[in-house]
Amino acid sequence: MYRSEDHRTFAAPSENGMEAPGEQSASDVWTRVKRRLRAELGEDIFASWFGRLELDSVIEGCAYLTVPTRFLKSWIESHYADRVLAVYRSESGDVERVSIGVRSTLGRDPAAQRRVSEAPRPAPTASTALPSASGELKTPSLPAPQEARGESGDLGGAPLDSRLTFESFIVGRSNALAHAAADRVAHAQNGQAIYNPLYLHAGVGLGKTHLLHAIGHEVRAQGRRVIYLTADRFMYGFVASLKAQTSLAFKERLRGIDLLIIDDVQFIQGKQIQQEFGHTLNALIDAGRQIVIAADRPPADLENLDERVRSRLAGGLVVEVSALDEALRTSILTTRVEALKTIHPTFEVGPSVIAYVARAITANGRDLEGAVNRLLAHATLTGSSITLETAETAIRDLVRNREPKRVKIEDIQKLVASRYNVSRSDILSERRTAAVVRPRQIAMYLSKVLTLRSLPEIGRRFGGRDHTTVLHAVRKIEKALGEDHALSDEVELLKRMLQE
Ligand SMILES: Nc1ncnc2c1ncn2[C@@H]1O[C@H](COP(=O)(O)OP(=O)(O)OP(=O)(O)O)[C@@H](O)[C@H]1O
Repeated sequence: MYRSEDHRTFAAPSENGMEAPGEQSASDVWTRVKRRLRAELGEDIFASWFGRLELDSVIEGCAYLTVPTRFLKSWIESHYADRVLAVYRSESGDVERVSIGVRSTLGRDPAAQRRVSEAPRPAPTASTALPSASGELKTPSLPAPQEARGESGDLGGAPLDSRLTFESFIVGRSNALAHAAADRVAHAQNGQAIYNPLYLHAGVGLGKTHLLHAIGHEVRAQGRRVIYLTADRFMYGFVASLKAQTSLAFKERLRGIDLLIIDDVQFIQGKQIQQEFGHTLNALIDAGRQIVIAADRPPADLENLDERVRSRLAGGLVVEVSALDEALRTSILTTRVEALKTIHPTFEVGPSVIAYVARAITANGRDLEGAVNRLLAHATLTGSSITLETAETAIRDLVRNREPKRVKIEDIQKLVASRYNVSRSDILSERRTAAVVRPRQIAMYLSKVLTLRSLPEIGRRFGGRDHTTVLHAVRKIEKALGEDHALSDEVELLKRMLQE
């Protein structure tokens, strides 16, 4: 299939460490890169995958690009990383690496984003108070330039966000165990490793990252050495150490630390990197160093990772943070409103509005934060107090966004066509070459599982085919999914893309 597991290597084997070009020329280069990508890949593919890719900055030979969602990031990284880097390098001799991060809505200024980790929580102003539809409010994983010179920079460590502490973490039924485990690890006697590794997993926005940062702050405050890495940074650090041909392996260099925290471990990909990850885990655990890991799924479901690594990850304490219950959502909202009141004394949100928001927004902590920001924006922009009606209007899009998206057959056909480099009319045509048959069957299968359309209706929408043809396609793909992991991953990604 079109997978390229081992292509997370964004660094080119170049020696060029030249300074970044100026703002103007960096954006000129970026315009040319996009133009070439569009010409090479075609309008459909470009629009599907690169339309929302933006240049953030070029620093010390690395082009930092951003996309609005994690999914898009992981898709581009796993399918197009080499292509993007090659095009970039052909347009600019100054760029030797490409890094893709998830965009924050805290502001586009990367310097401002980096400062978030040092500055107290910024008061949401009208411009910062309106998160994106996804509610994404996190800082992207872009390295701070000053880090590149420090010890953690050598290892690619990411800064800790000063807002994410134990004090600001609210404990409730769904996260009590995770909180207790995090607290024990952070306050371990003589820094002795316990529950090694501590593995936290949860769905989006339920506070994993918050707990990881809280542990990091606490342990650092005790004067111990902490490295916080996202999966991206782990991979980047590894690639960089390979590139620099340092005599010491990455794991050896990490040995000097007391606590290693790795976030979003589900994104670790590539055989060599996985192996290094496994070696790193073994080396650190054997040396009695504490490891804390977070992921969006339990260790057994990390299909990308080798069985031995999965079992090592599961060998400490595995704790799930479940969906935030209503009482917890209410506390998070109340606390957040109280915090904002210290900056905006006139900001009043009554208990009935809090209760309404806590019931309406059930998905995750990020959306709760987004909801409070919207209420504040509403209050400050209109100067009126928050009633149930205004609250309903202010958070409408957050509530609506959570309803499952209705997927259209036409969109399925377009996406599948662009993914497999055929045209939509090929999919609808009578052509029976393998290059068209498989994508057509996948598109039919997706139409069956993602829409409520009947088999005859799907047949009609696929160039007037009979319902038995659709049934045959659905069965065939179902069978193939059970046997072919690569296909199953591919189809899963297509599903997520369509539903995003
Ligand atoms: N119990 C909590 N108390 C206070 N804030 C919380 C709590 N749970 C989540 N949040 C807030 O919700 C937002 C999302 O949390 P966080 O980034 O930690 O989620 P996550 O589980 O790492 O999600 P993702 O997998 O998407 O990164 C953050 O602003 C966080 O501070």
